[in-house]
Amino acid sequence: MLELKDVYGGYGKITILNGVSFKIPRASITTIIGPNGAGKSTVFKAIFGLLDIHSGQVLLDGQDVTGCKPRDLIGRGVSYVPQGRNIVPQLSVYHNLELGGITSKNPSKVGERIDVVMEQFPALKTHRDRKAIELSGGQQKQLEVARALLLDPKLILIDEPSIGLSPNLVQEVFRTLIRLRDQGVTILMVEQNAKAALAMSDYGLVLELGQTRMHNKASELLADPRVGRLFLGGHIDDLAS
Ligand SMILES: Nc1ncnc2c1ncn2[C@@H]1O[C@H](COP(=O)(O)OP(=O)(O)OP(=O)(O)O)[C@@H](O)[C@H]1O
Repeated sequence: MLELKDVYGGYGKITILNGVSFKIPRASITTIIGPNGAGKSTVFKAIFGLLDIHSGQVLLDGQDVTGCKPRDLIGRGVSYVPQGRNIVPQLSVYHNLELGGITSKNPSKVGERIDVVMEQFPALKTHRDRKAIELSGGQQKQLEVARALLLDPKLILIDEPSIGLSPNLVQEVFRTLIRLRDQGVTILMVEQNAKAALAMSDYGLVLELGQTRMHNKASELLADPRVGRLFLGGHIDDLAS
């Protein structure tokens, strides 16, 4: 459903992506791993229309969306959950969800959609009138994911969903993503917590120096000694030694 074809791009004249290519199928979870600064978050920006793409293509369901604006991409069913806390802490859970529907083409239907989404997140339903800041870290992350679901996306780009969460809460967030995948949503995720993320993913993608270095089933990447080296701070090419 999503394909990047030899994408080069960066910030102004600085090139960060040096040939990123991959295809991901519908209703799957793919995790992008790689060292700090490899360009993982930049790949999301390239997909979501937030980067200067110098060459290459981004295809969504076979249609060229290279350089489309975020608003167009939202309209085509793409949701982006950037790194960090993206909720408004002093607003209630319900009002944070309402913000997710702000670009809806059917504003009158946003209330109904909030009800549908809230059914999937019992903790959010329980705390619907509490301020977002009063939720636990895991619940706040669930609120971000729930808000991304407001427009019924087919593709979710989620950057470091486990950051700052305890292992139990990480598993809770991962279970949420698996449930969405099972409902037909396609998920592309960036994670530092690489082993745990690959363990719950269908596919994995290793990015290094702005290039796709490996792309395989997640189980195969987990068993690959080169990936082990990367986790320990080495480089893919070290395997040759
Ligand atoms: N807005 C920006 N302007 C200029 N350079 C940027 C900008 N954002 C990121 N970069 C640079 O792009 C490179 C890749 O950054 P990116 O955030 O994509 O890496 P990453 O693989 O996600 O890293 P991390 O794992 O540390 O989050 C880095 O060298 C970074 O300094």
